[in-house]
Amino acid sequence: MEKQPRLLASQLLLKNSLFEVSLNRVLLTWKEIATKKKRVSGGIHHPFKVGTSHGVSVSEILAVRELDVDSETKDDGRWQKMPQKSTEAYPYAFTVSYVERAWQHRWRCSDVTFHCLEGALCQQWVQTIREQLTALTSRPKHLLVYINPYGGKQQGERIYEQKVAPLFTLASISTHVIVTEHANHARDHLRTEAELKKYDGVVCVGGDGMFSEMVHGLVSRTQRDNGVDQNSPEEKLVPCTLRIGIIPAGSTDCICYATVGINDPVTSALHIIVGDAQPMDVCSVHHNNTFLRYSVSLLGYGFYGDVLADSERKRWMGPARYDFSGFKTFLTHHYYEGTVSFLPATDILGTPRDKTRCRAGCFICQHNGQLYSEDHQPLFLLPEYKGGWRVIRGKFLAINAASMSCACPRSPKGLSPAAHLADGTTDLILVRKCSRFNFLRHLLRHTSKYDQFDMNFVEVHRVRRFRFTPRYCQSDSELDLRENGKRLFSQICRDHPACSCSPAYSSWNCDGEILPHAAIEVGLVRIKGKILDENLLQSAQTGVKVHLPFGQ
Ligand SMILES: Nc1ncnc2c1ncn2[C@@H]1O[C@H](COP(=O)(O)OP(=O)(O)OP(=O)(O)O)[C@@H](O)[C@H]1O
Ligand SMILES: CCCCCCCCCCCCC/C=C/[C@@H](O)[C@H](CO)NC(=O)CCCCC
Ligand SMILES: [Ca+2]
Repeated sequence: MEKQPRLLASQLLLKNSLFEVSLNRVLLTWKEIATKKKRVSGGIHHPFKVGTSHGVSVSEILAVRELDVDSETKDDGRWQKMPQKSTEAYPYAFTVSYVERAWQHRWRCSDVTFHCLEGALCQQWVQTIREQLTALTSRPKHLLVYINPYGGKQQGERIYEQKVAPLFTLASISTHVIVTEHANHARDHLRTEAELKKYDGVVCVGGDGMFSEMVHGLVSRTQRDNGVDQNSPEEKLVPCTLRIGIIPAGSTDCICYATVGINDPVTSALHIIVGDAQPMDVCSVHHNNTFLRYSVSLLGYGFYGDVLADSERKRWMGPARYDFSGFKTFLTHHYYEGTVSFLPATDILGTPRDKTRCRAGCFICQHNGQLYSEDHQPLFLLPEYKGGWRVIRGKFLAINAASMSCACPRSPKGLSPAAHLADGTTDLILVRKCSRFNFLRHLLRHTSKYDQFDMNFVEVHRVRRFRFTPRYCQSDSELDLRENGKRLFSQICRDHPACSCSPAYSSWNCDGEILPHAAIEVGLVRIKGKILDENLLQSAQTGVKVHLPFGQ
């Protein structure tokens, strides 16, 4: 690496010991200088360097502030004993707050306080570090924060006030906070009212459903402002300029977990402060050329649709509703008949069975993203393109499309562990009708090291697009699902007297929201132009970026 010129270097006191402290444009380092004297020729004593050297990247310094040493020695009017060197010879001090990496992808805020001999030197350090921080243009200064007070264990407001707001204040980030009053409040506010020009990013305090609201609000607003029709599945979207930060306060928090590696509010707040960014794939879901919703994590029919539909009636149980409904749905063991057509992504690197995992700066995402860019019109969109689509008919316990791994605390490796965050594909997982025992084995493998796809009733395809048509789909304008479902339920039971009374339709679980149609067409959203992020060409299918890269 190119050697950076030093901006400052001084001998400063840290916890009673002298340190050689040095700053360049990239790093702040400090290394202890021994107070013990070493005899060298001529009988002169020189200090010598001992101990390990510490370093923090300038990009991970959160704040620097001058310390009032006098007040530090007092506590409630009582004088505390201070290290002699500090009070007498080193009366000036400054504190640097920085990111410290802890266990399992957790980040914490740490402080180090250096004492100086002179006030001018202390100010010079503070000012120089501040200048370095100001030069970091990717950091947000003004954020618009939405808190869902009813997500997860209903702790959103407390989590924000106690764990996140103090960090934003420390990093001199100003915030406008909105506590939502009803579902879709954040979506509608973003879509119509919010003065987005005033902010460098939006923050969502809640779970996947809340994140989904924010994506819908921001994407719709951007398309409307640019005259783009969301109803057309072929239409390229205009990318959103604002990033979305997620402070996890939901029940599954899979989007946070799969992007950061952990669902921890402090870690997420620190990623937001340092301005990290991660693009992510977005699928658009249409029914008969009418736009329904976007999905960034799971689109699940059958098992995950039924779990969600059942659990929505038990919101009062909090996150435990998913365990209850999961168990109940497992026992009911319903399968659904239909046709899945899909377009495999053949022109890409990587497969859903890879052992590698998507991380920040993922090579596969960068490579595959370029294939999807403006200059390369994908073959399958050309009018003369005929082949490619595959069709599978059958009875399915679950049809899942995972655009990212969908890792979460319930399943730390996720539904599709090798899925990529921003490669322009989604992993389509088909679980055919099998015995309860086998389905349980498949489910349990999501929580162990064993491969959940290595079972003869499970198949997985990395796709660009797919379509699902339930067997008993009546007309193009498909009738109301529930009504249809009830009528057909009895019809199927008459046709198959020995069956376990599977209803004709399940529901689609779209990032935790129920879709109103069973027949859907899904495609990875493409965006106009390319997103350039400093020197790195980010894969740019989506136009949505979160503040949460994974894997450091
Ligand atoms: N003030 C509010 N009152 C009622 N519902 C709200 C409010 N604000 C947001 N919502 C809705 O609450 C739903 C669930 O929120 P959220 O995703 O934050 O938590 P969760 O469902 O517990 O977590 P997860 O989605 O991670 O499983 C979302 O669909 C959102 O639209
Ligand atoms: C009987 C033994 C069961 C063991 C099963 C373990 C398998 C867990 C896999 C978890 C996959 C989560 C996918 C994420 C979906 C989210 O978009 C959605 C909204 O937050 N959450 C759910 O639908 C909540 C889904 C909860 C499912 C249980
Ligand atoms: Ca993907």
